[in-house]
Amino acid sequence: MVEKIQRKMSESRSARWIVLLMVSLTMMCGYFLTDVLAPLKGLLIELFHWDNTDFGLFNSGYGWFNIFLLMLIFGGMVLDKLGARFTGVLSVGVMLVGIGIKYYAIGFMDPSRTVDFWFFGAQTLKAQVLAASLGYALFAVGYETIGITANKIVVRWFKGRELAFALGMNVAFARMGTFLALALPLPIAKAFGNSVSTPILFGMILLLLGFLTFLVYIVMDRRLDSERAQEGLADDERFRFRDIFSIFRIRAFWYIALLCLLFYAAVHPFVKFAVDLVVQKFGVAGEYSGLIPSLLPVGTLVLTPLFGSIYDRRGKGASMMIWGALMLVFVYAGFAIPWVDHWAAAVVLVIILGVAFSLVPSAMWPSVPKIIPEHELGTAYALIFWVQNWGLAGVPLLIGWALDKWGTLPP
Ligand SMILES: C[C@H](N)C(=O)N[C@@H](CCCCN)C(=O)O
Repeated sequence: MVEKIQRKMSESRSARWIVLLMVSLTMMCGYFLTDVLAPLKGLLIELFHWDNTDFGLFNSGYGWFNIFLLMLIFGGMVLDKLGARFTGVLSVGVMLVGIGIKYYAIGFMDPSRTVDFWFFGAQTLKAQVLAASLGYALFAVGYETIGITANKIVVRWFKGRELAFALGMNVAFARMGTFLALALPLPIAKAFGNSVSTPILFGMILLLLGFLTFLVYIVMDRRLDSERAQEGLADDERFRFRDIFSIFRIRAFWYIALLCLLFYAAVHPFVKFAVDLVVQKFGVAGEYSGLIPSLLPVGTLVLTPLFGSIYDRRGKGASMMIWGALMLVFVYAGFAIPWVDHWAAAVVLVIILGVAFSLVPSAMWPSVPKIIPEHELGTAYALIFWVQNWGLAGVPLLIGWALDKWGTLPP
């Protein structure tokens, strides 16, 4: 097999699947770290006296730099200008620094210390919450950028072949990261005497391993480049800043961006508050509360590549996205109706949510290279992620506020 990889990168099936595996593992570690604190909310409340607003503020930190400093869009441009290898290494570096700050805040800062500052009026915040949120904000820049980098890498290696299936597999790795983030942190924290910071440290070590797998990709991608150069196939179209305006002019691009905003704003924040929901509304006991939400990523692990491969063979991406969006409306209606409160209803709703959460991404991500040329793809994915990040940042803040105002948890 190694011989085959060495002979012809561009035509080797094993080479492109190894690339997919290596890059997806790096990205998976980022996904683990993104949600690592979600199951530890109870401990944060118990040990550090965080309230729902603190938790919501921390989660909204995810979008601060990506949205307001436009870091995500710059990330896409760097990707198109300087390439996936450089951008990937940079992303992992940024994630490590960000998560290091968060680790310090949670592990070493005095939870009772507060800071006063001015932001649209005088504000007082817990210093620990603020530092953890800033670390998370920085981490999110690297994490989002590795997401678009992975997409561009998969398109480069799989275009004209089983692209939607490969992107579906890549998303499946992301979901595996989310699943591990829901399942592992609480047992790890408990095994280390209720230490909230140990799961974060565990994630950092995982990310270092993810960096090593990215290095394997770099070696293979360099070889593909030199092979293409020898064959006179080097990419000669270069990204220019004004290309961003040609992306803006594509109407289908805006439809995808809008769906991405609304769909992900409904699903991703759910993961962060889902444990709370099944405890509060569906009366599931504390230690089992992580199980029902963890069905979501598990189902999508199988379904996203499956739907991707259907899309490769049959097309009909737009219909898949519409069906996914309709299912989402049904699921949230179920979550909202007060008398739907049996744990079995929660299981069924989460399973339907899993189908929706597979249908939409499996069609959405491979649809982008159909409307955008490859040398603008990093920027296009970045713009879609940027629009989406408004929802990812705003909705948790809204949920935290609503829970503190009308929820049943003690503040
Ligand atoms: C959260 C992130 N902006 C995002 O939208 N992620 C997608 C795509 C994952 C694949 C990235 N190569 C997701 O479905 O979670």
